[in-house]
Amino acid sequence: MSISKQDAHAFHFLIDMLESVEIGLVVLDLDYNVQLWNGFMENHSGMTSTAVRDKNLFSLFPELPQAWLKRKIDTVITLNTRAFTSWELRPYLFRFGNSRPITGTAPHMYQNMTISPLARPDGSIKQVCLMLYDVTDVACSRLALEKANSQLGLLSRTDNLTELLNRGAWEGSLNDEFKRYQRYGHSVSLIMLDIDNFKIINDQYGHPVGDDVIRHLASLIRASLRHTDYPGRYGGEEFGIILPETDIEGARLIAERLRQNIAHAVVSSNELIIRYTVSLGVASLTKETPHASDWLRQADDALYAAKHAGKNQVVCTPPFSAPAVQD
Ligand SMILES: Nc1nc2c(ncn2[C@@H]2O[C@H](COP(=O)(O)OP(=O)(O)OP(=O)(O)O)[C@@H](O)[C@H]2O)c(=O)[nH]1
Repeated sequence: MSISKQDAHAFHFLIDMLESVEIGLVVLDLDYNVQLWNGFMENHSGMTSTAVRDKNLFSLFPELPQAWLKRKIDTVITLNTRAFTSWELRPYLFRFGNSRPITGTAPHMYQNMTISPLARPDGSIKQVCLMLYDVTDVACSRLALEKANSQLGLLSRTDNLTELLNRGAWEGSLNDEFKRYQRYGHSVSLIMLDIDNFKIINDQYGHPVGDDVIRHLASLIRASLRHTDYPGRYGGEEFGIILPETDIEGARLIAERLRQNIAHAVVSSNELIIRYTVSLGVASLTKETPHASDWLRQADDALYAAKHAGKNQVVCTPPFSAPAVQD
């Protein structure tokens, strides 16, 4: 069979394109030996096509996911159909460096891959072609978007001043815990606390110092709790703490310990040393509480009872008759 000059030209173009196309092309035989390795693969792997020709792909790249890739290739051959894998499932097949100028900070090239069966004129499949697409730009923008969305989600749930849950997010947790109690009946308690005479602190020292006191209280609350508890800033100088798996006695102990820690703490702000106290109301959830808002009201009522009784103290509902703790 003779090849015309025209055919020879077309063939030359094809080879040229194969070498310069921005897609990785690898042809493997049925024993996974490399039959073709284009310019893209040479550039990114640092291995020339002569060096890899007829060599087993898995000997050349022992880090490849051998069992997975063999299974994929074998399915392509058996079913005579294409297979596709996305960077979202497997970020890359070959660990190539990232050469993109804009997304140059990505640790590696993200790749999509298609495996195609290569049929002979008689229809038999004796080779497959792996086509690797560099999708680093797409992957990086998607990952950046997901990160920004999750940061936005977090921000929308966080109180600016204290970095605790904001009121909306905290009330969401309160409703969730209420529903959990209705379903499983495990003990759960709520503490509402409020800084005593905070208006005086603000008026005497100014708003920024008041803010420092609020921040101080938030970090003290955070440090005193288990990470399964939910502290939140309910309003100005009022905070709420949901304590899952905690009965009224446990909650009273936690509230009392918090009260004492706060009463003994000092805040240094603007070259001032400030002491402050808090009043706390504690309410444990009972079967008689019809709604999460009633639970909140009970804790709030207890808080105001503590304020009424002289501040810097804990009041529980239902009342818990433990001996008063001395400072
Ligand atoms: N610095 C600062 N002050 C706040 C903030 N939110 C609310 N406040 C102030 O907190 C004060 C609350 O005053 P009151 O409700 O009278 O309460 P209180 O002075 O603590 O009195 P008791 O609760 O009865 O002990 C007001 O002066 C508010 O302006 C805030 O984010 N930062």
